[in-house]
Amino acid sequence: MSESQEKIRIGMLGFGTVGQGVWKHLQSRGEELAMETGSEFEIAGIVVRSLDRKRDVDVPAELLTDDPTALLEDPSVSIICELAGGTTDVLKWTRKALTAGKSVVTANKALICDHGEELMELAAEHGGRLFFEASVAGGIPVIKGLREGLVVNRFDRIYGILNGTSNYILTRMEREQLSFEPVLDAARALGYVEADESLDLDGGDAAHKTVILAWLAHRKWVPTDKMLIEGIRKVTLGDMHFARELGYRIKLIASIQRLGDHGRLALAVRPTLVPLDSLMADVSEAFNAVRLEGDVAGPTVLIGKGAGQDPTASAVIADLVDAGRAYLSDTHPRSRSPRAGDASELAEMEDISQEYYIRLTVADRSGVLAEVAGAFSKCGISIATVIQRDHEGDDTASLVLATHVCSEASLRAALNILGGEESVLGDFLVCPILDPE
Ligand SMILES: NC(=O)C1=CN([C@@H]2O[C@H](COP(=O)(O)OP(=O)(O)OC[C@H]3O[C@@H](n4cnc5c(N)ncnc54)[C@H](O)[C@@H]3O)[C@@H](O)[C@H]2O)C=CC1
Ligand SMILES: N[C@@H](CC=O)C(=O)O
Ligand code: NA
Repeated sequence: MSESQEKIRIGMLGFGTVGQGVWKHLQSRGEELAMETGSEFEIAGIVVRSLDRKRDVDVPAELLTDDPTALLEDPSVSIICELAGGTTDVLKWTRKALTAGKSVVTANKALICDHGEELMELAAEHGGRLFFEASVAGGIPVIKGLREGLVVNRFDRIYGILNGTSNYILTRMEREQLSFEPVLDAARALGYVEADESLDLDGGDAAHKTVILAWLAHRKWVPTDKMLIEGIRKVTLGDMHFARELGYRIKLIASIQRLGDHGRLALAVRPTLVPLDSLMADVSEAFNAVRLEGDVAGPTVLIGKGAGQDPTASAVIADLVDAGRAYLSDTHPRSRSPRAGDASELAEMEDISQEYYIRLTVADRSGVLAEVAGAFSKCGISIATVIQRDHEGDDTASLVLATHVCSEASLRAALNILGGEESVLGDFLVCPILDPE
């Protein structure tokens, strides 16, 4: 690399788990990355909330600032690397950077899900680029895979495990018979959990990622309020045992499928029973997996670490290299026109048909099973398996039903009837059952 070669200057916004990971690997692999990119990276400044906080990595104090404006307005900074999270300040900063013609690299799925359309237009208008590989499935290059390696394909179905925190919690609860809270604490300590942890636990984070994948595969921005979204909070150790008894494991599965003859799109995030002998069942801890069912390539499954400092930094740095190459050569593809065959219609969630697992808590007395079976039969749902387990110490029991294929609409109708029955107590869990691969 010649001494006179122009350096590529990066402004970093946010310096937490991922930001420090990016810094660490940019320092340790600087020379190799310069060879790959065509020039050296130089960090122009790092925006932090607190200038004096003790950090795990050593950074020259003069690089730290609490004012993003100077970096965003510095014409020598060509790439902004946004790793602060949230969508308030960060939206303003990203708009400003793109309007100034800079490229932005971000790991922020909420930002891309909620504002990707506008930000991509801004980038196209002003000549910058927007890169977001780390926003979906952490270190797995799924965005590059969809955009490049699988570009010729159309996808009838994409599904997978997209939230590392949930998968970590479900794995350790089942493997070690632990309760939810201590495992959540461990996930926090490992840097997996969002600043707003309800995003991880209630399915919102996986939903953001699902929307981004749906846009990449179908060029359609699906509002999250048109999705079915449920997180892992209601899954108990009891459900894990029942699932195993039926030959399944419970995973938080995000899915994008085309329904019916018109290929209308349905997006969902739900705790799901996956067959014990499937690849998904073996994806453990903070690993993610995405199965992309392409019509040309056939099914492709990508598995890798979906959360944590290093895997996420790996994806961010891959984007920095792409952004750097684009800056130096100005030949990187900018934006893409919609794919042929795009599904422009969204499906009604009630139209989804599949098998379901339902766990109810019921009064432990005669006739209850007949009442429950009656509600399902009234709604045209046929039951494949029933398990009843009495609870020790009180007059209640768990009643688990696995259905044959039925529509979400008929399932909801049956649950509605059951909701009005005195013998059905408290909360219940409903999980789709995934077909064998
Ligand atoms: N931690 C992970 O495994 C992954 C995180 N991400 C995404 O990466 C982004 C960063 O995540 P983490 O590093 O885990 O979060 P973090 O909470 O560890 O770090 C964010 C840092 O940004 C700083 N920050 C936030 N707002 C700021 C502001 N207005 N001014 C100055 N500093 C500000 C915070 O003080 C914090 O130090 C988020 O969008 C997250 O969703 C994506 C993939 C994986
Ligand atoms: N909180 C997220 C981090 C990566 O996106 C997760 O747990 O997957
Ligand atoms: Na990724």
